[in-house]
Amino acid sequence: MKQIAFDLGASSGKVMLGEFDGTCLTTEVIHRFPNRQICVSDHLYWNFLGIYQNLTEGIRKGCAAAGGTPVSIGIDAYCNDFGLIGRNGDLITQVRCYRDLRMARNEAEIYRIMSKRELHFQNGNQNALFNTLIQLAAMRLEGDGFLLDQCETLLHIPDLLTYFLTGQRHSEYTLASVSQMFRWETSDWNPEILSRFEIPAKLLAPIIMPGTVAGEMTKATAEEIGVPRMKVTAVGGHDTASAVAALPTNEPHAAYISSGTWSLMGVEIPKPIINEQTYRYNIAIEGGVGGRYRMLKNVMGLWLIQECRLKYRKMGMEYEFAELVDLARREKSFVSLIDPDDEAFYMPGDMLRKIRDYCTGTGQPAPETPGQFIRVIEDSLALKYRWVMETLEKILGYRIESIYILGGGGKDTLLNQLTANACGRTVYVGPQEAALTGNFLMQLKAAGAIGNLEQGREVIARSTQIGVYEPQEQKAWDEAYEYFLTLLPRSE
Ligand SMILES: C[C@H](O)[C@H](O)[C@@H](O)C(=O)CO
Repeated sequence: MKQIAFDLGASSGKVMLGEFDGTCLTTEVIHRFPNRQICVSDHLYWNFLGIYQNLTEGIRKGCAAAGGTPVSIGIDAYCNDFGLIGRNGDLITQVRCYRDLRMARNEAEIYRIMSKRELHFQNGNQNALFNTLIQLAAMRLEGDGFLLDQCETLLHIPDLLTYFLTGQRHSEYTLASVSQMFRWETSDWNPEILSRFEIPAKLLAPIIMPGTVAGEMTKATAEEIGVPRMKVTAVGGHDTASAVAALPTNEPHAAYISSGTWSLMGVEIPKPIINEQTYRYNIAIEGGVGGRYRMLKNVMGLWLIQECRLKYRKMGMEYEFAELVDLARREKSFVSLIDPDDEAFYMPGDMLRKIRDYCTGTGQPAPETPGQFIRVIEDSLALKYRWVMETLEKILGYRIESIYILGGGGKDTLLNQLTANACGRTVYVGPQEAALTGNFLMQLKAAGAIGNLEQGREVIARSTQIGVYEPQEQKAWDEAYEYFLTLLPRSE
């Protein structure tokens, strides 16, 4: 059985062809392309039509490589960002990037409509300016509310791509669940939030569950792409949900780090936990596939390195990601540390200066060479993972026994080892195409090839080579952690 999976990350997109033989899943990347936010006069956008073009190119290549019609295609991407469909069914707005400044400009006013505390207790989502709700609130406050009143449907990126292929409008559940407009009790949109923020309920499409068929490619679209018509399956549309689905274990006390532009560190839980501690530490509760819930924390992740790389490129110095990691490997640990989640690092632009300023501002030596910058970032990310792990343990009341690194970030073998060292836990690494792998699982579920998520994870464990990293140098890491804690905001 062959299927196509499309995954869009904030720095790249990929299309994979997967084949399930009843025991193992084999996969092949057949198309990849770069992605990045585009800044125009202080506004940040995605090139959505370019993304669609790459999706169709990937489908074309996938069909050619499959040598027949694939059973289905599944689409996942980062969450929060959306387009609005107008009365004639076309895309009326540009798709803005969640790092756009319009939310920060209106922050105080937005949280006067509903406080962060009340918002968290409404659905347990993290308080973050990038949430869909906050983007919509900022639109209204800046005079673009007429778009919300006049447009017909809001669709998150994977739902929008599905709509372009099939003409069907749905809101996939895992994406809806992190929009800050959801309600667990009814598994539907949250009327209290919608009414307080003046978001017309008609704008939000009916929710569809992962593992079900979203629609069939329209005849016209199939002809335009030049492929046979095929089904589009709703998968974990939120890439993190798809990545977590691909855990190669059914171990109950394991944590995961979905590692890419962001590092999403968390655990799977059987029902939502929303309390004073989740509010205080801004821990998110998000919908997962297979009836699970994802309790996790966003850590700034490899964005810090991507941005350093970009700055070096602008300075005329080209480094591959792996080259930077190799340079960092040769540097001493703990010369300087940063809180990776300091707000200074959130926006695009001159990451080298921001890290230098942070270090001098906290009385530490400023890094100078590429290796030194990356070492500061990697030591600090590993220590932040430990802080997240300990915070989760405090809330859950049990010990996290092991950590699974999912996604492309697992290629960073230095960070894998540092994570084991900082956290004092065995770290397992793989699959590196986790979102795509989880995407396939939900397609297999929809096709009846697997019965449930547990079975799917057994397939992944059989089909994937998993790296193992054991903790080392515990005493030095414990000492570094003591200092690292002094850099965190008091609430942490
Ligand atoms: C804002 C991030 O995109 C989001 O929190 C994260 O879950 C994600 O989608 C990573 O790709």
